[in-house]
Amino acid sequence: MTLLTADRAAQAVVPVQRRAVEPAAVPATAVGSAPAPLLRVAGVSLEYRTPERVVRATHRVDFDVYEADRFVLLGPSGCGKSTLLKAVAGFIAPIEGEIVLGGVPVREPGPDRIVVFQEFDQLPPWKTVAQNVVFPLRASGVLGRREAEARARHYIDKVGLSQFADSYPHQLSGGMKQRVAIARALAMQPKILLMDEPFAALDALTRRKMQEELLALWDEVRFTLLFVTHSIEEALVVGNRVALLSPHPGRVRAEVNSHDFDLHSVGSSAFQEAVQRLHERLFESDPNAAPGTPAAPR
Ligand SMILES: Nc1ncnc2c1ncn2[C@@H]1O[C@H](COP(=O)(O)OP(=O)(O)OP(=O)(O)O)[C@@H](O)[C@H]1O
Repeated sequence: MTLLTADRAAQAVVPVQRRAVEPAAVPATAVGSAPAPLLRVAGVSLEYRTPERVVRATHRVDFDVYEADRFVLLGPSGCGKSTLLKAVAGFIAPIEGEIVLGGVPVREPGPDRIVVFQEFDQLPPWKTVAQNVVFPLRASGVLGRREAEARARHYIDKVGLSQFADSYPHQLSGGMKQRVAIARALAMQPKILLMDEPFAALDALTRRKMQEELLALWDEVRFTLLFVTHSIEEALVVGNRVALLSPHPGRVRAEVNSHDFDLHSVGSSAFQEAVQRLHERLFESDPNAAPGTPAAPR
């Protein structure tokens, strides 16, 4: 990958109001053509209702994800990133707007959307690595036993865990458990892989290695990824497109084209300049914010 120059990095941050006339974020498959988005999130507001109060998590969020995109939702804690991911997964229904995947409105969870979470305990501890990967393939009726085992072996190999196929989760490190979760998700061959801060609980070195491995996997498999993080650096490295969300309730402030960055870019001045710009863009005060809406990280 080539590096963005400082000028290009500067141009990459485009206010969302101008997106219609000046699209900045280039989808992985959209260069030179205009395919239909795989995932369309249009005017989506999400709320939590309890007997005491209503919490609006996101307000009229719009973004499109194209096939083979690595699309990142970036924003401060509490801006509604996880809630958006849950809505795409079908666990929460929008109170306005719609979410459409492959031309079909999302109304409930389905095997075409698999979520990888941050927590290391997402694997049933009584199943081996291989059984963990096979289980959803069998339970959802996607494949018969032999085919499921063969596909599980294939993806366990892809994440470098063939030697550990018969190990149990408690015998694995945090990074290895996340690899199993990724293998299990990819084995389902979902239309879109949803990742909610999957590396946030790992130490810095392991986190970096996992980012590298995820990009290598993407190079090989070309899956479509919707990835949530509050780390600007991680967003620029993992994503080819990044949506910046405002503080609570989340709205899309801008989209950024980040496809020229990877882990080798991290020390470069263009990368650091892009980080600085995103930081300013994320935390500048929002002219559209409701009175009293915080404009700084909590
Ligand atoms: N189950 C719930 N009931 C009520 N409010 C909730 C619930 N889950 C989240 N919220 C609220 O919705 C808003 C968005 O939360 P969400 O977890 O989506 O944010 P986030 O951007 O993912 O934050 P973080 O980066 O800290 O995980 C927050 O104000 C949060 O307090």
